[in-house]
Amino acid sequence: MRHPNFELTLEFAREMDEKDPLKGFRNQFFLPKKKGKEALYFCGNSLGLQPRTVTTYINKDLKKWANQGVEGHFEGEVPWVDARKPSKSHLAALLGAKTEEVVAMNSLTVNLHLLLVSFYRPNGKKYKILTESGAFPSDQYVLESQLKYHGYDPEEALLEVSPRPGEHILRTEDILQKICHYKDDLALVMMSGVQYYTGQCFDMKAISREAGLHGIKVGLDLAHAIGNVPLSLHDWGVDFATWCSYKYLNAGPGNVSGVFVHQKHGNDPEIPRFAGWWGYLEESRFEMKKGFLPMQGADGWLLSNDPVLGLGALQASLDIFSAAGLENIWTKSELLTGYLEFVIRETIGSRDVLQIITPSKPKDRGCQLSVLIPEGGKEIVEKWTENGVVVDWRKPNVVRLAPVPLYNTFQEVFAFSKILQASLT
Ligand SMILES: Cc1ncc(COP(=O)(O)O)c(C=O)c1O
Ligand SMILES: Nc1c(O)cccc1C(=O)C[C@H](N)C(=O)O
Repeated sequence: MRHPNFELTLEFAREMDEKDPLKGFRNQFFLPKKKGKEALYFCGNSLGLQPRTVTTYINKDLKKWANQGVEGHFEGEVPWVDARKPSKSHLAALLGAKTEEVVAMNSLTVNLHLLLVSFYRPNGKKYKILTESGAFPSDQYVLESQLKYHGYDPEEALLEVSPRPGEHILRTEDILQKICHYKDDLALVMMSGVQYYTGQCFDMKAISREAGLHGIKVGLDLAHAIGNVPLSLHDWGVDFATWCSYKYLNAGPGNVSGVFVHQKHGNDPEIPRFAGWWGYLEESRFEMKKGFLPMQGADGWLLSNDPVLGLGALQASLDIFSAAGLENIWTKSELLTGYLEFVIRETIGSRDVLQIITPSKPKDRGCQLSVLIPEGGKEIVEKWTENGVVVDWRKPNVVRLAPVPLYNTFQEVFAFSKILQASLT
């Protein structure tokens, strides 16, 4: 699609939907209703919608379980011992990784801890961790507890990069400067890919490069980035990453996370790790021998056997991503989010009521826009909710809206403009 001059009219929104190469994909999802009407669901940043095919994918394994019992582990089109394997190439494409660098497993916070066991290796004076201020609480607790576990005081050992006074987003130059300034103290830089509160997409390439120059490990929490923005983890030299599958990956509440371990580490059996039988060399896993020998690549970090039913739901969604094509998704995302930004700005006009804090440049964001609501302004958002808009509120004062390219439309964004307009009068 050509980048158009946006117009705040229904005709324009209709035309954009008509030209949208992804227009057929909306019907592949269940669309939630509010008060009997299709909701304006702008909350894929928190929980992605359910692909209609999920039950078919899960039912295959439920049937197999019913008919074959334990033999399902080794029989059938995809024996359960291999259940994670079909997702690998899809996840690798989304992450810009090699297939052996990724594996679906566990949940996000658990994976963060496991990866820090391997990659947070304080050494003498180099023991500090740098992160963004206001990181998602689970990440803060992980870093805090890991530091304490190693005998450090988080107050002293956990450094944060903050926005400049009066600003909301981080400047890349400030992140790089801080890494360089503390190069002799830092063991790890641990950041989000896309920040959950502001929607800012960090310059992961520049951060990895700067940290790499000083021998500092880099880890990423990609909860809000995977399936939302293009990623090139391998080429950027990111050491490790983890994500969740229930936001833009539409795999369902609490479903399986995954890890990326860069090839430069994946084949090093000496890297310390908390091991389990599923990470053991699969050819001889069932010989039940003493002495852990890891599989090559990210699979060597597996602990437990694969969550088959959850992986079925994940695969249903990954197949939709493949059919849609990542380039189409990124192109539409930029247009649709740009349209939402335009619609909000046009509707607000010169009124000093709401402020979009997410960066305006497409390269600095995905499809989430975070809108700062002034004190007492929560009523505005309540009016949206009463009128069928699904968004989420994050304390202290931000509402997040995410028009997701796979299932949201330009006409929905236009419909939101009417609700926004009414909420401001
Ligand atoms: C950025 C980020 N990190 C971590 C988490 C925690 O994920 P989980 O509960 O799956 O461990 C979430 C979401 O809940 C998140 O958005
Ligand atoms: N998993 C959630 C839940 O059970 C209740 C409320 C929120 C969540 C979330 O996943 C939140 C999400 N990570 C966020 O960015 O806010």
